Amino acid sequence: MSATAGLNAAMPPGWRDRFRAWREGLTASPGFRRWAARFPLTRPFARRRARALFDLCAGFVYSQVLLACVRLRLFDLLEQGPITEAALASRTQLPPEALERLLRAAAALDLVARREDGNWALGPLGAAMIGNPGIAAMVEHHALLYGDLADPVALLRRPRGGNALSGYWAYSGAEAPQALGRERTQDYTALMAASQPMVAEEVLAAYDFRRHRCLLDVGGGSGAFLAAVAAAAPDLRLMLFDLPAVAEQGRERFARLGLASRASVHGGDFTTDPLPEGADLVSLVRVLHDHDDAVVLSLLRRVRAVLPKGGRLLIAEPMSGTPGAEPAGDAYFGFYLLAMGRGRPRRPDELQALLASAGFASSRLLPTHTPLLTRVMIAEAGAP
Ligand SMILES: C[S@@+](CC[C@H](N)C(=O)[O-])C[C@H]1O[C@@H](n2cnc3c(N)ncnc32)[C@H](O)[C@@H]1O
Repeated sequence: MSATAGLNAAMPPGWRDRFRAWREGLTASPGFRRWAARFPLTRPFARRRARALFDLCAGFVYSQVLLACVRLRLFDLLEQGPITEAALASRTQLPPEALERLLRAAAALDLVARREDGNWALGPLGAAMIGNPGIAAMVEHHALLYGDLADPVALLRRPRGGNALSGYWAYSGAEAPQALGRERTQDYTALMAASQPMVAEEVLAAYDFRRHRCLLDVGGGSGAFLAAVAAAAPDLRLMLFDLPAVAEQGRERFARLGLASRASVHGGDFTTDPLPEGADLVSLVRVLHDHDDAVVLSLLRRVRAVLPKGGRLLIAEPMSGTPGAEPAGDAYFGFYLLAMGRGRPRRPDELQALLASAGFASSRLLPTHTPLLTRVMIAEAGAP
């Protein structure tokens, strides 16, 4: 916690706003900024603020440097071990000067690192992408969002939908999502399956699924989450519900993994079709934030209706207002879902209010290792 954040927390509520107004008033004054940048005690704060503002202005360039690295498979090349610049130039087919420029940019962003012998190696952030194809897949599909955000004011002004990202997430705004063919659902389903291991790892560390008999994963994609839970809870029966074209891919995954005898697969539209009964735990993983409140409330009511007494609902998704990850919720997901055309990131208390309206008896957050990636909430169905 920074010194000013600590001071903020210790103040009575009315004073907090007055203090902030006084502080931002000072910061807005060019004379004060010049003084603060020179005065030894305020210099570190002034520098940090200047850097934060610069990063905000330049963030889109950093993202495109990362995209270039991903498209050129730079991290895969460096994973084999340190490599000379000449070898990298031949593997990436970039002119040497352009490669040098990219490598220097990527090094400044901690994605790669130049070793003392002059060879290039993975940097700390590039190394974190290894073995995690979901991140590279996310970076690639951001090209659509990048296009949609080119004129952010126009995006805010025009009616929702009709963007590149809404076309990618074909169910968003579709009149009859259950009629979508595989050609419209397979790209997002592959992206979700590629990024699911990071989410499943967080959820499995937060909750013990072995206490349940049967898990129904609603909006469960091609079953990647259920497959991960199946490995951790060998006696658990599995039920998958998703749009027919997506659920079909789940059926194929379960057959491939030898899980067919433990799993049943149900294709349908969760806004209109009944959910299958029989599970004592239902999960909604990265589902609710894709939908507006009315759809979420009706879906939660349907889930509540199929749960027995003592049954539970597990919600896993990134949430708004996550301490230490505030920009991920309201800035990233807020604008991502705006471009997608439906949904919004919700604070835990907003989800809890919807759960209470849907008839759930109680709900609570479980701690996760990386709340930026996902938070986990458990709701108790209570008596039917
Ligand atoms: C963001 S994806 C999450 C997939 C999976 N739970 C995961 O975390 O990897 C949302 C899922 O909800 C499904 N979905 C969206 N609208 C639906 C609807 N009306 N009925 C059934 N499934 C739906 C999509 O097909 C997709 O698989």
